[in-house]
Amino acid sequence: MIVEAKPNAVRKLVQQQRSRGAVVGVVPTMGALHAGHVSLVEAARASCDFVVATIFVNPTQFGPNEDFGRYPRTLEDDLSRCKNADADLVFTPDTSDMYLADAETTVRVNKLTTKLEGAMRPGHFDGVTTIVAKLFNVTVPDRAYFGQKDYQQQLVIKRMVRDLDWGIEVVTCPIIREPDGLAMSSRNRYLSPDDRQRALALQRALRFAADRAENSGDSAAEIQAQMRQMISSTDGVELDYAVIVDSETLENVDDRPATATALVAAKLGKTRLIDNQILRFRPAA
Ligand SMILES: Nc1ncnc2c1ncn2[C@@H]1O[C@H](COP(=O)(O)OP(=O)(O)OP(=O)(O)O)[C@@H](O)[C@H]1O
Ligand SMILES: CC(C)(CO)[C@@H](O)C(=O)[O-]
Ligand code: BAL
Repeated sequence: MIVEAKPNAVRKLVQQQRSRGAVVGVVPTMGALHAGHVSLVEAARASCDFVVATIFVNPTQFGPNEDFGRYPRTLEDDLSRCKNADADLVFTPDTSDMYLADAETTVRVNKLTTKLEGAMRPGHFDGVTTIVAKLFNVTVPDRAYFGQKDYQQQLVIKRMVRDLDWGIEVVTCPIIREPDGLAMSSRNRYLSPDDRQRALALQRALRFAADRAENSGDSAAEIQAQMRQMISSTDGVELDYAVIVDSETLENVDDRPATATALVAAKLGKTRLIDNQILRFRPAA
């Protein structure tokens, strides 16, 4: 496995592979890797000839009061996970290589980014789309792998790729969970033991929503209200949002659509977690 920090060197290495006909897959991450990230590298390994993982804690997607400074940085451990998952190349750029001091270009997806995470974290998606665009331009992939855990992010990236005619196949991989159901996240390590238990409220609310959609006649609005109640009534959990929305547009849905997505976000102390679940509504009898 090659580890390389310089964009031009990565570009050359990938170019060599492409000229031999290799299908190139990229897995963008911010490091602090866990089994969720590893599942993305494994998915890339299963369907690409040359697998590139990127590790970069991107400053422009963090708000001024967010956790950029304390975001976990565990490069040694990350590299050994990438090696075990059989990545071919890990790109670990420095901030100065990704952002020139006088850079003035931003890539923005306008509408999809105004809701949910975009509303809670102003400017966040501009940072994500700009860095992902740059990572795509350096690694020139045929396929790019993202997790369903960041549901809105994968939609936004698919829209960017489509709108900019990139021709990259964006693959969304399932959410990997801890044995008790908590979605794996680099930020879980911030949780105190009490908050770690309380965090299960998110997953409980999503499971409840999936069950009600499938097995009751409740409307999406009713289920959404119940989800909100379940999360906000948990001590120590501050609800940011709990919604049931169209899986592609993130707009509100009808009474009982065929399918929809439930998305939740909440803070436990200073730690903010997100999770989601695709819902299938039982057809009316
Ligand atoms: N539990 C998971 N299952 C599947 N994919 C995941 C999981 N967690 C993260 N990913 C995916 O890994 C990629 C990199 O995410 P990132 O490095 O931000 O990790 P994270 O654990 O989501 O961290 P954070 O705590 O910052 O949200 C993203 O595409 C993300 O959706
Ligand atoms: C896609 C990404 C690597 C861009 O910094 C980040 O948002 C993430 O880890 O999900
Ligand atoms: N997992 C998305 C990266 C972020 O929260 O900034």
